[in-house]
Amino acid sequence: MTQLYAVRMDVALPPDMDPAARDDLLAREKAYSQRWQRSGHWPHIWRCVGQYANLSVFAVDSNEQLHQILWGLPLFPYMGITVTPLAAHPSDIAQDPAQ
Ligand SMILES: O=C(O)CC1=CCC(=O)O1
Repeated sequence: MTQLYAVRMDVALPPDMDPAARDDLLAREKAYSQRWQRSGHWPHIWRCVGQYANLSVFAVDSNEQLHQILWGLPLFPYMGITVTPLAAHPSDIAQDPAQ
């Protein structure tokens, strides 16, 4: 069964990182992220306004799959990651047959 997670990623790159290494890292991050988005396992990614952070939604089969996706992020060593498992809300009209 698919499980949904909200994941917040806060990026902190070293200010003295070599610009070419930084560009390469960010290009690899984008390609990796877009591969998972195309697979359907990373259906949302939003920028947190005014912050070098994103809020994403993952749709995965297990904790282990989410862990592997996050662990494989090229930016993983430079991010703080907060994972929140999601459950259906009883007031969600999309889940309420009376609406
Ligand atoms: O929020 C960011 O810029 C970090 C990131 C995660 C996936 C991606 O493409 O960028």
